[in-house]
Parts: sequence; C-alpha cells; structure tokens
Amino acid sequence: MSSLELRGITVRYGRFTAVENVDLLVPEGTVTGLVGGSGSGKSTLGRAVVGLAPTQSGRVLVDGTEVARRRGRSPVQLVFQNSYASLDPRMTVGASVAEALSGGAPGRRAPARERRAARDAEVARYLELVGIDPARGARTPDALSGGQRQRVALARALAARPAVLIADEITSALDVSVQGAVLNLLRRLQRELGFAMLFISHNLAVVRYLCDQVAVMDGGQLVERGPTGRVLEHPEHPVTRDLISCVPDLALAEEAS
Ligand SMILES: Nc1ncnc2c1ncn2[C@@H]1O[C@H](COP(=O)(O)OP(=O)(O)OP(=O)(O)O)[C@@H](O)[C@H]1O
Repeated sequence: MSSLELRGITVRYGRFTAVENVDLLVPEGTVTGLVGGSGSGKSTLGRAVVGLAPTQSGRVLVDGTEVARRRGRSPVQLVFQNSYASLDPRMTVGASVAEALSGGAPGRRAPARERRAARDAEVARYLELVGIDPARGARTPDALSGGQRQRVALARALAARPAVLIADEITSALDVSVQGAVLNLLRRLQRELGFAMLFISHNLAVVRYLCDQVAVMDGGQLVERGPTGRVLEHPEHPVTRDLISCVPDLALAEEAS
C-alpha cells in the first residue's frame, strides 16, 4: 500500500498561476477524487505530480520519500482522457505494455529467448488483467475501440507497477456503456493492487462511486476536502455546493440529509 503527499505545489504558465500552494494527502491505498470547474487547475495539478507541468515550487512525496530524489523509474503513472496520447500509434499495443514493464526475473544474463518469453508472458498477464485478449497485443492502437485503448493505456500504466496512479478524466471520452466497465475495472484493480489514486473527474456521481476522499479546486486552490460522504452530502464551500447543484441526484441527496 502506498501514499501520495503534495506539499505547497505551485504551477505557473508564464505569469499565470494555474495551481497555488496546494497541499494534499492521498492516504495509503485510497482514492482521492479531484473535482472542480473547468480551468480550476485539476489537470495541471495531476501533471505536476508526474513532472509534466512547470512547477514553480513544492514537493511530491510517495510513501514519505520525495519523488525527485528517487532513483530509477517513477513510482507515479498518469493515464489521460485521450488514450491516443498514452500510446505510441506506431507500436503494437503489446510492445507499448512491454516497454513499460518494470523488469524482474529472469535477469540480464538469461538467454534472449528466455527473456523474450518471460516478457511476452508478463505482457499477456497485464492485458488479461484489464480484460483484453492477449492476441490483440499484436495490433496497433488504431485497430482498437476507444474503450479497449483506454484499457491498454491502463495496462501500460500498471505494468510499471506504480505506487500511485493519476487518472485524469479517463472515462470521459468513452460511451456511457463502456464507462461503467472501465470504472468497475479500475476500482477492482485499485483494491487488488493497493496503489493510491488521484482520480480527476468532473463527474460527481462517478467520484461518489469510486473515491474515499474528495478534494475541490477553484481558481488553482484547494477550497474543500474531506471524506466523500461528508463533502457530497454536507458541502461547506459555495463552490462545492454549486458543483453538487448541477447533478440532480446528488442535490436531492443533500436536501434529504
Ligand atoms: N500549457 C498551458 N499554457 C498556459 N495555460 C495553461 C496551460 N495548460 C493549462 N493552462 C491554464 O491553466 C488553467 C488550469 O487548467 P487545467 O487544464 O489544469 O484545468 P482543469 O481544472 O483541468 O480544467 P478542465 O476540467 O476543463 O480540464 C486554465 O486557465 C488553463 O487555461
């Protein structure tokens, strides 16, 4: 089980401050939903965690150790809304997953044939884990549906054995019928593998389903955070109330409580 801690993260695009002094803890093996209006800074914060945003100041810690000081592969993986952005269009999806594998037996000294067989078995294992027939590993991303591509993007992220997964609107480009399947899969894998997850979404119903805690952003700042039930049923900040009032079922739940 792993945890993610952000301390004083500030991100600027030129003179514009997109994220300001954000502190956030995603406790061991739990899921925090990051919500907020369009342009509030959610994606920028997610990208800052993996070093893809121009972070001005702040620290990212995984299991109490600063990520920038760790050696080797990053313990944090990011999956985007656009699965095309996560996968190289020229590579087979099997090769994309293989590239992300975090290594392991057999060692460098093993014969090439043995190493290749072990790698292929690992790739098949990750594709199966996300419900993709390993035979599809020989295809390129354009030969898959959006839902299948997003599953492969997830397999690729998990193949790196992340301690932390940042999921940025990963189902919003999918049909509603496929969204449910991908969310169920994500919830099952998160529980089984025990990684901490920052789940960025504008869909509060999905956040209620998946997240232990919710953090609300507005204008680059965190304005409210707490256990999901408390935040969604008894919101304290006007921004949170506004977000909830846009979702009829959640608004009714709040009125009833
Ligand atoms: N590369 C960039 N250069 C300049 N400004 C940017 C860049 N990326 C984002 N911004 C600005 O930073 C602010 C936060 O954007 P961000 O994408 O993080 O918001 P968001 O909460 O994820 O929004 P959405 O829900 O619409 O995706 C916005 O005002 C946006 O225009």
